[in-house]
Amino acid sequence: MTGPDAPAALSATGLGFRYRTRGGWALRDCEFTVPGGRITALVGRNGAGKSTLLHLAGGLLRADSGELCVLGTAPGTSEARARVALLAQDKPLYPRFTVADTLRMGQKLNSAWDQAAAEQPVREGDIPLHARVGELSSGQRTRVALGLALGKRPELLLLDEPMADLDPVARAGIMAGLMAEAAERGMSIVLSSHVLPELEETCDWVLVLRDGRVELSEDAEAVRESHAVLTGHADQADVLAGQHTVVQRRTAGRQTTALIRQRGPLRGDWHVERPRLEDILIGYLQAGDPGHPAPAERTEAAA
Ligand SMILES: Nc1ncnc2c1ncn2[C@@H]1O[C@H](COP(=O)(O)OP(=O)(O)OP(=O)(O)O)[C@@H](O)[C@H]1O
Repeated sequence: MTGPDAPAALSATGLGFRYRTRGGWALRDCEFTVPGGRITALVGRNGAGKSTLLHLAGGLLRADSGELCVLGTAPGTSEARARVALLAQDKPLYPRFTVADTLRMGQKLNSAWDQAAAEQPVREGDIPLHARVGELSSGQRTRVALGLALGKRPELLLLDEPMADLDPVARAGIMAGLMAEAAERGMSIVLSSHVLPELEETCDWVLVLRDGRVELSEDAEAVRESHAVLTGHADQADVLAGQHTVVQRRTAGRQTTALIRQRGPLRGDWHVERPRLEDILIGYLQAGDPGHPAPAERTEAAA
């Protein structure tokens, strides 16, 4: 189901998770809603909690606090497993199986199996169905794992850095296929990736994690429209924080450059540029980094 009444693809309230083997929280106090039918960029620095969130959504882990819903239901239930597919970073596949065996296994495990959808990424990669999985390259295995995920005809597809081992032509082809599938069937996609330029063109929702907390969960266009890069005399920079959210600020000599989330009319003599989504996301990722200190006057972490 798509449209305003469609359940959220993902929604979290007070969501927290910690791995038993270590003390700290991998996710903490996460509150967000990702509407259905969106292609979401899940972004964050290494260790921010992206894989953990996707594993929780895929039902491989259970929340320690709060709640996470996928398509309006609890992750890991039989209903959720039928409607949600997760392509994990490590792509667990049986190396001794052939590609055909692997897809047959998918068919046995899923009542609503679509063999043509499963074979599509495999055929597009010219991978013989009789090839053994253990003899495939890493990028070819990604195609098989993607085939397994798509054969389920999922309503929500969770992709954990799926493109990392694909060549640029394959990446572009697979992304185009996924976007067509999403547009045609209203499938929701949550895609974690560090390749920000690719996300710019494909995603219409952004979910940014930092240190296990949600920094931003918002429509990509709204994020683009509400942010600005200002360049001007450093004297006038101090007042910015009182008027707007300063995501990042750098001063070199007498000149200040600031990425802000604009909260109203802009006062002062500033050169204003509308940044690309990629630059805004980099600003959020760098804020708080020792090499790119967050401005002392930054008043809010997120909208
Ligand atoms: N199996 C595990 N056991 C213990 N701690 C873990 C485990 N997996 C992840 N963590 C920890 O949980 C935190 C979040 O890790 P996670 O893998 O979710 O981050 P990520 O955003 O996906 O990172 P990356 O971009 O490097 O893939 C990190 O501090 C990490 O060290």
